[in-house]
Amino acid sequence: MFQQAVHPDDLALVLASEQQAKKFGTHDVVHRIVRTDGSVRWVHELADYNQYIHEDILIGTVRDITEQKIYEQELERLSITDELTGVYNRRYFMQQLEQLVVRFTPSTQAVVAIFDIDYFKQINDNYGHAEGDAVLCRLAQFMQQQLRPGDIFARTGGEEFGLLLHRTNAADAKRRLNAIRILVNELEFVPSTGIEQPYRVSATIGLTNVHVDDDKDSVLYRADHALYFGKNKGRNCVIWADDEADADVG
Ligand SMILES: Nc1nc2c(ncn2[C@@H]2O[C@H](COP(=O)(O)OP(=O)(O)OP(=O)(O)O)[C@@H](O)[C@H]2O)c(=O)[nH]1
Repeated sequence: MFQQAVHPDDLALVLASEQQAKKFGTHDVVHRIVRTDGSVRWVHELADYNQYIHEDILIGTVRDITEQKIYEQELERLSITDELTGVYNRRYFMQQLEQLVVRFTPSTQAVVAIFDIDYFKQINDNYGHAEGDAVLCRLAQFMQQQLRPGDIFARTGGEEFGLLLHRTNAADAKRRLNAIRILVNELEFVPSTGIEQPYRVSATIGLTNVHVDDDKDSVLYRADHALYFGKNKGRNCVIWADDEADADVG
């Protein structure tokens, strides 16, 4: 494969494979190429070094695997997406949380929050399950729009969502989440039946910062505990959990 055609982000990978092949014989690499018309394709290069006159050259095949790659990427996307709302699912959230706690250092700042819609059962009971689904979708999209690049937002349960806020401290996260809570509470929902009056929803949010000695269960335990505290306090609030006190109200 001519190096000029290799996608710039994959060039190091291709060159490393060629170096390996000089030692071990086989050049076996999957990477992108950029065609002269600017389109990007995925290829699988499989080749061996052979002596040709006084030079070692690679002889083998270059197979276009773009369709297979698109299919794989779609499968990967589906495996980390919540089917109903289109935001990330619990599986992805837990993967990201695991990475966060494993790589956490004293200089890292991160906050984990659980956002839970209040009295959601009543929406299903009053207006039907389809209406409940519509509320989940709208709220998920709304929450997604409120986040900063790098924040992770996922549906982690029925009417529960998880947030990972990177590079943020407790005070900042609490301020931001409280502002979001107020915005959520201002949204107006018009029942799909068209008969009943518009209604509003509220949410309770429990949050905690991540500590060096945390694992994902300990972080979730604190956030969950703060959420529980908020539900007991009357809901529609942001509760910060810390090590010393059970919780403090925001
Ligand atoms: N429409 C819809 N409802 C769901 C879905 N997943 C879970 N639920 C419903 O969400 C409701 C959750 O009820 P509860 O756990 O009592 O929570 P809640 O009514 O929000 O009460 P609090 O959390 O205590 O404020 C249950 O009625 C579930 O059936 C879903 O995907 N779609």
